[in-house]
Amino acid sequence: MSQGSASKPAIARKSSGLSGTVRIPGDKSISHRALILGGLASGETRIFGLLKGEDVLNTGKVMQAMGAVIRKDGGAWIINGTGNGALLAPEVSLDFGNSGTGVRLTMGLAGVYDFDTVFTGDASLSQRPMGRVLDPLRRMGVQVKAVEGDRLPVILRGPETPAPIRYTLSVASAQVKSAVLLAGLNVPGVTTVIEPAITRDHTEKMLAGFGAELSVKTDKHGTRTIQLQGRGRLTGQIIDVPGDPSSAAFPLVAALLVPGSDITISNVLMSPTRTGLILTLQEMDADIEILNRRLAGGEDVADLRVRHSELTGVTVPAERAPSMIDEYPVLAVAAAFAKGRTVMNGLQELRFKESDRLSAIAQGLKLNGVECEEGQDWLSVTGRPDGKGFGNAAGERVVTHLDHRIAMSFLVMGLASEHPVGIDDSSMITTSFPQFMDLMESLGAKIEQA
Ligand SMILES: O=C(O)C1=C[C@@H](OP(=O)(O)O)[C@@H](O)[C@H](O)C1
Ligand SMILES: C=C(OP(=O)(O)O)C(=O)O
Repeated sequence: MSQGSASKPAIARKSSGLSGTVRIPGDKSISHRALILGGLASGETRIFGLLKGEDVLNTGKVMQAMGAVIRKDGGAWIINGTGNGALLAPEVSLDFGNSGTGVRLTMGLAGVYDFDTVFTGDASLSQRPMGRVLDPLRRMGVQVKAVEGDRLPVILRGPETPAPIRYTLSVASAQVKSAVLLAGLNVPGVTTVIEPAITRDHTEKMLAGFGAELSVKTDKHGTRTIQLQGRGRLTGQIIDVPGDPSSAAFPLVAALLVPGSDITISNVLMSPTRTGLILTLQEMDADIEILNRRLAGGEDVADLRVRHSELTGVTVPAERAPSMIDEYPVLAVAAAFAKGRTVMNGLQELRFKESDRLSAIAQGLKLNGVECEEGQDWLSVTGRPDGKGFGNAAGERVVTHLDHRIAMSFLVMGLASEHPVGIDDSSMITTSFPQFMDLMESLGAKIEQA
């Protein structure tokens, strides 16, 4: 999102029985990595099913600015990469818009090169902490110029010979893990990342797929040690991007909440590092049938048949957070319609997303009549299955703070609430799920720009 684009308020109204089959657009995490690794590898990479969200398109532009040649051929994106170690110094500053993944992964990738790179982003991204990536880069010898508190804009310049590091993650973050590994591609010797608890593993899998020399060992406590041999050759690949489970979450929860619904969501990525929401909803008695489990592009995918369900509140353990980190806003909406209380633990990372999601969720729920309590790193929601009194009859709107997941979650809430639920802005939904409005409408959801 550019900072100056106009807001688009939107309203969702009580809907009846959602039905139909929808195909979810490509996974955002895998799409970023496909463009980054394809842009770096020698030879041609063909990507099918790439997400055309703004976050991902910005990553594509950035890779072009560093020498990758990218074109479209029908449904495929074809990339001719620079070859590992051969990125060009960008002549412009790199604008990542709203995307934490894009900026943090590219800081690792390009930051270790012996040239200046300038990283910028929109108002939301400029508030987010970058120290978590800048600290390991500093240890590799990278010079960092950043504003107070390691926020954007940031300028990086790598040393002539960066030093390999052994780095233990202090936050459970796939972005930090990936930044260090991508930096390691241009560092002589072995870069080691130690991950106390597994986060999404797309970078490791895809690096191996592109031919990097990489090993992953997991000990009996679940601690993972990832070792990457630097300065190896990467070779272009064919990549099939599966559907994004974090986007599937919205029609999925909508179908659970709207009485009479029965929908099928096809081609959803089912990596165990991403399915915490499905597991939690099943514990809440959600009727989610997992059909046609298959392998596509080296990942587990499936179709999900989802029917309206009477949900029951649960306690969600802190350890599950990495496997559903982006899904808490919509889980909180599901919890609002469950019988009893739902408690979500281990939510400290929600404060560092496109908005402080923990507080944005609590404020949005309260504005729409839901009883909830926000702790430092937990949220408790007391549900009311019939949605009576939910919504905002006075027309007050949820403040979305440039956060797509807050926007989509509260629109889902409106579909099952007695009164409409409005949001102040829906324009940033295009960062991750440009088809959201059309797809929801095709299922029978009443959502309008207003
Ligand atoms: O690596 C990735 O593709 C992502 C990692 C997660 O962030 P953190 O690494 O900050 O948890 C997630 O929230 C983000 O949407 C995508
Ligand atoms: C947190 C998210 O993305 P990012 O960190 O890439 O901005 C998200 O998509 O919910």
